Amino acid sequence: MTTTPESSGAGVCVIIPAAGSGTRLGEPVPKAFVDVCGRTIIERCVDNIPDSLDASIVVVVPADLVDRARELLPDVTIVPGGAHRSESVRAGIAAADAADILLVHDAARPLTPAHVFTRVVEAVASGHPAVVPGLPVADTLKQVVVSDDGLERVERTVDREPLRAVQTPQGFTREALLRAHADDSGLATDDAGLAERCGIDVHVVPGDPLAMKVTTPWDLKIIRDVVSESAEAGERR
Ligand SMILES: Nc1ccn([C@@H]2O[C@H](COP(=O)(O)OP(=O)(O)OP(=O)(O)O)[C@@H](O)[C@H]2O)c(=O)n1
Ligand SMILES: C[C@](O)(CO)[C@H](O)COP(=O)(O)O
Repeated sequence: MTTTPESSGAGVCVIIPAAGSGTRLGEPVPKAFVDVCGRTIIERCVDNIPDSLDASIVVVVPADLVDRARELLPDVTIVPGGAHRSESVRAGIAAADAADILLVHDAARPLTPAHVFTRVVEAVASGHPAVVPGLPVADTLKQVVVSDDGLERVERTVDREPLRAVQTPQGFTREALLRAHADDSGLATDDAGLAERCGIDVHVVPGDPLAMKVTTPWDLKIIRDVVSESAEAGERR
């Protein structure tokens, strides 16, 4: 774990869904167990949770990798996940302690800087029930439909100004995350999406490019380059 001067004062538990298979990455092992310059993605992800949060940590992994994960991460709680991300998060919630603030963080964002964690925790601790890190969108966005000839046809250009690409960790009061996941069949691409459906206000704090998600081989190359360049410069990532 890394050290920062900030501390929220509230009990924090970080739940890390890491039970995906990494189909789009196409590596021979599930994504969280892929090596990045000598350490697995899940080890790097746990290492980058700031010590100052004094957080308990629950990592959710594929059922057949529970023993391997316990070898890699002897100090954290490891539980088996489900078929969808939201189900894995619910397995993590069931194993979490009684912390006041719950963060849900993708294993697939292993280089997330400490300041993103502390921003999210501070915003929840200051009274917001659900907080996500997000970045403005850089590309021009087009809404498309598939036309008769099989090509995508642009219907309109979407105003990108109010849009945010959201990252993790996503932070919640305990009550808000339990409410968001109260429906055992609820599925969404992120936890804030489930909270929104319950009418819970979700706020956005600035994210960071280093919190990028490893989804494709290109993302893995970028992460490996960042880690090896940081090592050459004597920085820790
Ligand atoms: N059943 C699942 C699916 C996903 N995840 C986790 O949710 C995060 C975000 O998912 P994603 O990046 O899409 O990972 P995968 O589902 O593994 O990727 P893919 O869709 O390419 O298979 C990852 O840390 C992943 O391990 C999970 O815990 N359980
Ligand atoms: C939770 C998330 O990382 C926020 O950007 C993202 O929604 C995960 O999506 P995926 O389709 O499961 O990769």
